[in-house]
Amino acid sequence: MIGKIIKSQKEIYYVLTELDTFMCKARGVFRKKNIKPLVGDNVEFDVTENSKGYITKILDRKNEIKRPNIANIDQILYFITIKNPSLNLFNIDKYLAMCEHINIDVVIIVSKKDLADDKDLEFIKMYEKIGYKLVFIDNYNDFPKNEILKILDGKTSAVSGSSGVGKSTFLNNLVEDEIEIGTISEKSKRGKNTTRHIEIFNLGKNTNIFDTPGFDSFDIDFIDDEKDLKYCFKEFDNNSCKFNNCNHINEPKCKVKDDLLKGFVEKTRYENYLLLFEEIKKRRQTW
Ligand SMILES: Nc1nc2c(ncn2[C@@H]2O[C@H](COP(=O)(O)OP(=O)(O)OP(=O)(O)O)[C@@H](O)[C@H]2O)c(=O)[nH]1
Ligand SMILES: [Zn+2]
Repeated sequence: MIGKIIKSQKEIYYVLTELDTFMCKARGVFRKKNIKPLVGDNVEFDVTENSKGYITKILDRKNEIKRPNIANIDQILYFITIKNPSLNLFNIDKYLAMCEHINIDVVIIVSKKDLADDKDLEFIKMYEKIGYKLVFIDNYNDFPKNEILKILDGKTSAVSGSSGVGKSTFLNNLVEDEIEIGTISEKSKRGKNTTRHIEIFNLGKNTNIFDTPGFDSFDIDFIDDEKDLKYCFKEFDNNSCKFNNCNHINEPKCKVKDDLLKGFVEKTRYENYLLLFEEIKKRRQTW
């Protein structure tokens, strides 16, 4: 049979088919080859008894994300907040760059809009100008369910973003299943996230949404060479500088720096580009 892994817990993989969800183990051959089935994988499996089975083959992956380790994503719903937790533009630009690098579409969900000033909400719209889709939500009083369902339709999406940005509350608004919701203060006391495992919710034929653990920041181990970073900033015009290998830092007659002066490239974006560039370079040099 063929199905999709929608959840994994302690070496048990929950495989969803049109008939049922099967609890499967992976054949030892995967361990020998050092391959681990991932949530999101489409797999072939043999049924052994009632709703149980063994995974025999992992079908080709469209893509794979390392942290959280999931496969076959069409788009990421990336949650950010202006307040509680407060906005961190560096983390946002780093995350967006990663998504560009591995070629996954991102929809930015601006969560807890009820806590934000109009000025800040206006500022964050710069990401719309860059070309990202932005959806503003208030999980309790203004949840644009139809707009969200339209965005999710027919795709496998992953929810991501720092701890406490409202991902579980959002998923609760979308699916009937109970998802544990914690408060930020409780969580920081315990020093870990409430979302403990990775799971997919099926919202209808071919429409799936992952729930992934929150994280605050992560290392850029996905871009090996800082010279590739410029292609991960959507708004950079990489073809109009004097030097065609221009990194837009100290080179003369640079179109990107020109655009920065003209306000076509946002100052914070350019500054974060420089910081990331240095971070990747340092990493590469210390290897
Ligand atoms: N004011 C406001 N509070 C919200 C909103 N959405 C969620 N919250 C609150 O924010 C806190 C964190 O929400 P969660 O949904 O648990 O956040 P999370 O992103 O799933 O957190 P992790 O599981 O740690 O990744 C809870 O106390 C929620 O009640 C919102 O739109 N507005
Ligand atoms: Zn340049």
